[in-house]
Amino acid sequence: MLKLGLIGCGKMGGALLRGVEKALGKRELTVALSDVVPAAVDALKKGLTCEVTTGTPSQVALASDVVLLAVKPGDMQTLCKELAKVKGSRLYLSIAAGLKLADLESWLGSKQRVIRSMPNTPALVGTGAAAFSKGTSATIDDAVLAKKILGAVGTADEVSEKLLDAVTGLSGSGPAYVYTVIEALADGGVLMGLPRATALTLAAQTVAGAAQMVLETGKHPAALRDEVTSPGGTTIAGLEQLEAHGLRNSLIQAVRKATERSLQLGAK
Ligand SMILES: NC(=O)C1=CN([C@@H]2O[C@H](COP(=O)(O)OP(=O)(O)OC[C@H]3O[C@@H](n4cnc5c(N)ncnc54)[C@H](OP(=O)(O)O)[C@@H]3O)[C@@H](O)[C@H]2O)C=CC1
Ligand SMILES: O=C(O)[C@@H]1CCC=N1
Repeated sequence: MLKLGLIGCGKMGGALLRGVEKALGKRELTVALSDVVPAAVDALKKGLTCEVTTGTPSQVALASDVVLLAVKPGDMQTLCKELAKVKGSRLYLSIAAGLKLADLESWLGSKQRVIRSMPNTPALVGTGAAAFSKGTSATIDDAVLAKKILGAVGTADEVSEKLLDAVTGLSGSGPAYVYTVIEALADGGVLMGLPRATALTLAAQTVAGAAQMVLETGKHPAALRDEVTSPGGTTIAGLEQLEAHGLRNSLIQAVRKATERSLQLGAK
């Protein structure tokens, strides 16, 4: 039985917790929730079927073996200093962008077991992509537990902490880039006469299918692209436009900027 606490019942904490419940089953976990916004706790509680308690952050910590710290980066220091007063030991799993293990540990108390992670919102539907790093007091068992929680809703790789800002810029923020691509593809379909609903389904399924091809075939994306691109055909005409308008470089720069922003969020 996993006793899981969540402090910060917002978009990412909520998506992760609902995804974990769906994957592990309601008999495998109990949940303790806390948020400064009572409506956020109520809304999340309504969507869960496992045993749920609610309370202050300290009460949640006392009730939990693992506490997901899911408040915004700017709210984390105050929260951690409050949690530092809570007796006993537990695993704190931060999902905050940018915040370094050294800072989390200094706020929570140096002996606390802390793991820094970066999930993404598709965790809600079991297709998340996450990475995590152990703090100085976290054990191998803690890493196994973090992998069990994050891995229940997608991929979860242990990486060196210095890579987590790039993970944030790529997969943490990435769903937003891809939603923009899906919306724009659908707009293109509508421009060319497709009904909106049809265009959106075709766009989303095309992105999901192409992603699945990369993951399942193991082929390089360029090789898969060549398979679609007939000489003198339609695809090369579309690709010419993407290159002319810099789609590839736009995405590279988006990951770079988001990574830099993550580093900035963690800078003192
Ligand atoms: N959204 C995403 O896709 C991802 C987000 N993250 C990280 O997850 C964290 C949360 O992001 P997100 O879910 O988008 O943010 P949200 O604002 O949706 O959720 C955070 C919630 O925590 C509440 N809160 C603030 N302070 C406290 C406190 N002391 N105790 C309890 N609750 C508190 C907030 O209330 P109020 O609104 O009043 O501040 C809010 O309801 C961030 O650190 C972010 O970097 C990581 C990966 C992806
Ligand atoms: O935009 C943000 O800062 C958060 C972190 C990664 C995704 N959303």
